[in-house]
Amino acid sequence: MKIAEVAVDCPTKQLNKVYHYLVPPHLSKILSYGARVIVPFGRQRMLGYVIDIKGQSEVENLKQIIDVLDADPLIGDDMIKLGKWMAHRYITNLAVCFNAMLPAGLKTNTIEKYVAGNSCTNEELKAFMSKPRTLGELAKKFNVSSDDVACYIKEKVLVKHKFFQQKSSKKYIDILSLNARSSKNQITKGAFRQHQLFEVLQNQGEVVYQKLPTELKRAANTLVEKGVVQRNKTQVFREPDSINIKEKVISDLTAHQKKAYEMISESLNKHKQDNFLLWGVTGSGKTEIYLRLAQKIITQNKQVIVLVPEISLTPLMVNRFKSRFKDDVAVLHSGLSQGEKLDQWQKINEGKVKVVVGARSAVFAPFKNLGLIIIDEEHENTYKQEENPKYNTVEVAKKRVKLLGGVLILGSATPALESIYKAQKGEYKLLKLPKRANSRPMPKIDVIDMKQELTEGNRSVFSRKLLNHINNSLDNNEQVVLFLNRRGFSTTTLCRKCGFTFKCPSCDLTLTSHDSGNYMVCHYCHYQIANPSKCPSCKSIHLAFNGIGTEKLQKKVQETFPHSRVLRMDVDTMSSKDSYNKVYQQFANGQVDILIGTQMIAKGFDFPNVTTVGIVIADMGLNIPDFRSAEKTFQLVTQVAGRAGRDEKEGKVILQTYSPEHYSIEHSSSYEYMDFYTKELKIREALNYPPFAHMIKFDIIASQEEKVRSEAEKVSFALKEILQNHKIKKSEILGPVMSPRYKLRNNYRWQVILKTKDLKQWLDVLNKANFPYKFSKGVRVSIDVDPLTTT
Ligand SMILES: Nc1ncnc2c1ncn2[C@@H]1O[C@H](COP(=O)(O)OP(=O)(O)OP(=O)(O)O)[C@@H](O)[C@H]1O
Ligand SMILES: [Zn+2]
Ligand SMILES: [Zn+2]
Repeated sequence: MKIAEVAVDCPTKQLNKVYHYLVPPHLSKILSYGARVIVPFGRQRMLGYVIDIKGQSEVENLKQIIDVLDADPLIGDDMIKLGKWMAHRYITNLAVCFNAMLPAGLKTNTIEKYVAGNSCTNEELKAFMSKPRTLGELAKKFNVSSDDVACYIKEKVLVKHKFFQQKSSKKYIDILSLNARSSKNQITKGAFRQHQLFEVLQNQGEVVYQKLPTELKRAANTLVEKGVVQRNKTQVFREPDSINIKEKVISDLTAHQKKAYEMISESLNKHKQDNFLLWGVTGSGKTEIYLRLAQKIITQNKQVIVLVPEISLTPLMVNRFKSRFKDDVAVLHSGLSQGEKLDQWQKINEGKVKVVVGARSAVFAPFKNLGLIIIDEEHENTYKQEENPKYNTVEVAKKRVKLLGGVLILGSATPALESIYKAQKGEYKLLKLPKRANSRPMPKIDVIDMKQELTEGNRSVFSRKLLNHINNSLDNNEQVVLFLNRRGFSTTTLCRKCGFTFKCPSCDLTLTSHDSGNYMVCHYCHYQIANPSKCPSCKSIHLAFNGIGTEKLQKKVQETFPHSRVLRMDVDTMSSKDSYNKVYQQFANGQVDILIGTQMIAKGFDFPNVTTVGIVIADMGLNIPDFRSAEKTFQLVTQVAGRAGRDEKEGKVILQTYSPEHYSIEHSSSYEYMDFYTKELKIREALNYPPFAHMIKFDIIASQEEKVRSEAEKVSFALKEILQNHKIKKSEILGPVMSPRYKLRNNYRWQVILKTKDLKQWLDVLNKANFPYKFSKGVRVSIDVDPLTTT
């Protein structure tokens, strides 16, 4: 018998390990690489992916594969390679990596069933449970409680099995048409409806059965039976929404665009594997370059993946690509319904489209002849997946094009520090677009010291300068964008008498008040309470709602500019699927004067009529204890500022801050990226942070406070032991320390951070050792290789 190597999808095994199974003869003819199979695993049945088939194995007493789910595997050869690389690079379970490559609708959905066990003596039960039954079926017949069932399982009267079923199915319609030799004579004389349908089909050729009114459906059924009409099932592809903005026609590229286009084209022409960093200021026309390169790839009969950092930005990009490539474009992101996702995925898999636009997970789009991956706004944090597998899309894309010999383009107005560093080291080819495409100047950024405003008696959130500029823009029928990177009404609620602060009982976080202070919510776990009228500690009624979020800002804007039309764009107003598109469209149509928003409005907005951009509090991110906070602030300021003055009208940016002397504010307001970069790089080097070292973060998590701490010490000890035994150089182990967010959802967290210049050796050792090993029950150790933050 042949032997299959299977990556088993067992959530409790974090191990990057494969298992061997015998392939029973009846399956051997249909089993291939990448197929999903059901295998016995311990006492359970599990889903797994076949990653190799061999003639023999050293392992004895192998079990057999129970079933095969795909005759035509979902995961191709190159994706198996990519998955193996991911599992190793991010120290995680191989099956989890394959799961990440498939749309949720395709992942099988587990249902549990039960069969009679060895100790079952009740004949009736035994007979009924000889075939697998669900809990519901069992309960219906024998009127058992869940306690009974638990007891049965313990006594082995029943055995639990896991079964799998496909959750989301394809959508079909039936097309009706006349048979070649049909004639009206075949229809009964008085059958009016049948005659009617016949005529329709004669005129139109075909109709969709599902769209017919009931009477005609009945007629259709009869005619199909008679053989007059034929009925063919066809799959329909569900189309996700897109936005409708008219595309500008651009006849000539600017000199810089042309140079960049030609450099990348050269690699494509020679089928050479290359990675490019396209560093173009806001409004420099990066997208136009993407479009023309996509065109080129299509003529080479290859395909292209275009990634955007947020779901909300997909309709914009999709619109631009669809207006050029029409039906050749598919969309893939987690905001689609399962059915939509499945349809899009299938279109890609079957080669029916040439372009995929999507968020992070679209990097796994199953193209068979992929030639190019474009990652727009490559510096964004959203390209890192926070759950397992904790991959970085940029790294995965780099690996994927390397395996295929394709080209990668990383585009940004504010590339990640690490990307610039890599470009300087020669890992990326650097292409610059230093000017806006329409040669408009970059908007001037005025820095306002809000401490000074206060000293001079202005207690409002608007500096006098910002007020002036908003008024000017409104007077001229121009538009205003106000950016504040914090949602909600107020961010802390404090008792003025005793100092009590309202905090989430499950998390170590203050509650944010929402809806003009009607309720308070924990932004982490969504715990919610009605707004208090008095302090629970001292019963004082003097509560202070401190800190401003976008909701409070909106209220203040409406009070200050009562005649203006104001809209807000943040997670709270974007609850429905097309809310982003609606607000975008309204703003584009000039139905909105002032748009308020969080980082959602920092990117992708290309509106000619925006002349004032206000950054209400620029230093929000600077207070976060994280080594990237200066970089993030720099990037955000530059991106937001880039929304102003993109066309004929001159734009102005008012940046309000409490720390005008901070180097990230100073350099961003003068567009001095290189000065910022040089300074920040020096700091990183001194502290041995990326790009000078890799990091691996170990989070130790448990509900018992004592246990977490002792376990964290064990992890740190084990790492130190590895360090010594393997003589790994240039590494330091920090901690254990309490995590900056110590308590979340009633779990306590400690962390250990490993910094190293020799990531390769650490990965080899940790994967081999199946680290973290021997941790106690109830404790979770989560590993994040190259985390974006240490919080
Ligand atoms: N060659 C060109 N000639 C004239 N206009 C152009 C040209 N290329 C692009 N544009 C226009 O310049 C504007 C900015 O282009 P685009 O949105 O692609 O820039 P971007 O680099 O992606 O900017 P951002 O990073 O701010 O999103 C668009 O309105 C676009 O239509
Ligand atoms: Zn109080
Ligand atoms: Zn909470």
